[in-house]
Amino acid sequence: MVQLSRGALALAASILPQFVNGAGLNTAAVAKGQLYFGTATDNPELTDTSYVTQLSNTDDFGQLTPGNSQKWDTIEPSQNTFSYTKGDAIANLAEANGQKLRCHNLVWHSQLPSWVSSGTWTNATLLAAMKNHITNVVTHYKGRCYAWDVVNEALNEDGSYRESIWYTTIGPAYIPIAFATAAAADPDVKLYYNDYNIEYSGSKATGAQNIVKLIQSYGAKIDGVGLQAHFIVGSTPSQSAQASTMAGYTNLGVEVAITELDIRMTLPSTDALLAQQKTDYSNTVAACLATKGCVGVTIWDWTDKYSWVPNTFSGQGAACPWDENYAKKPAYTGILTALGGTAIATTTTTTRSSTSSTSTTTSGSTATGVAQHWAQCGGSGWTGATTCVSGYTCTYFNDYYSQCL
Ligand SMILES: O[C@@H]1[C@@H](O)[C@H](O[C@@H]2CO[C@@H](O[C@@H]3CO[C@@H](O)[C@H](O)[C@H]3O)[C@H](O)[C@H]2O)OC[C@H]1O
Repeated sequence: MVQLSRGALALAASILPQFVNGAGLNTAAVAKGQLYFGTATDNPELTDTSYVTQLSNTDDFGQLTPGNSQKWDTIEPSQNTFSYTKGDAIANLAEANGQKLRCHNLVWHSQLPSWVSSGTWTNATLLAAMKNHITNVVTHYKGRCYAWDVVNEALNEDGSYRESIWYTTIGPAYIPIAFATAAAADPDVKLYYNDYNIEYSGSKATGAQNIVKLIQSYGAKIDGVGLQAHFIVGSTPSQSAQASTMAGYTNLGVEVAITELDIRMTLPSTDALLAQQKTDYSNTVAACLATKGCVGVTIWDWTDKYSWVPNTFSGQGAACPWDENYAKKPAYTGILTALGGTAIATTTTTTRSSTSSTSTTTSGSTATGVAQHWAQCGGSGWTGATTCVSGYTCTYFNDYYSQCL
């Protein structure tokens, strides 16, 4: 039998965590010093026992995010009436599994009940309603969330403020006030600004940096920036571009996290698209790993069966690391190897095309945003006003999303 010296054992111990044999995504991420690898989930899926078994597998998932059940329209559907049943179901599951909870979200322009979005407000009355909501919700979940996405998607593509009801009624101060209110209700929870298209440099990323500075200038607490990372296969920013953008935030003294990662494709999927998706997932996870202050990665559900993508982006899908039959795709191996884990056999099953929603297109002329990524057509909801850079068309998906394609 070979005897290892104490020095050799110490060397082996220092090397071993770099390469995690047989580990899942969360185990590998934690071995690399991250806090978690996690996934979003939603209440309707929790009746599927096979789904819940994998969702609860802490080798792969050390963190859950409720995809819908903590949004304003679910929690406060009428003024001052709070309903926590759905949010609690996911919080309880995470707790029972020993998984962290990212709480999502407090102030957003979308998924608002009509009493908010169509109410008649003054600065004072809307501020009071916003503070009441934040205080109630954050107090209810006090001590249970790792982080709250306090303000979601406050920016237009050019880095200016989105003309949401919050901005048009209260002005930019709604942002620091929201953060200060959340901090008062739970001083220990991490408070995040969360947005999309802030994963690569440009006006919108600069806008997100300015939001961090704005909150700090008010003397309010902000702990992190959430990079949603709803990407497209083959158009995902490079690892170095993502890492350098993340550093732009961490240099301001906040942490970052990838909060809603999925990488969609035009269906049907092919072996070539799945191979590119593997590379894109790998680069994104590697960027987080390479960034001091990037605490973890959350995918926006783990299986194509329950992904939001086909319902939102007509003709697109196959965005998750597991397919509709819960088989691991090449993307899974891409993530795992980026995290230092051992490659495993995966499926390359292609995904049927989706016809779940209709899309209409409109062309524009004055450009904002990055062509291959999302653009907001008309800001808060569709107005048909937006425009894309030459060669791209503004495509309407639904009242929440539109994109230059
Ligand atoms: O009919 C609605 C349905 O459209 C809604 O879909 C959800 C929309 O939000 C999705 O999450 C967001 C995706 O990207 C970022 O913009 C946000 O930060 C996320 O919150 C969610 O996954 C979809 O299920 O769900 C409710 C239905 O009534």
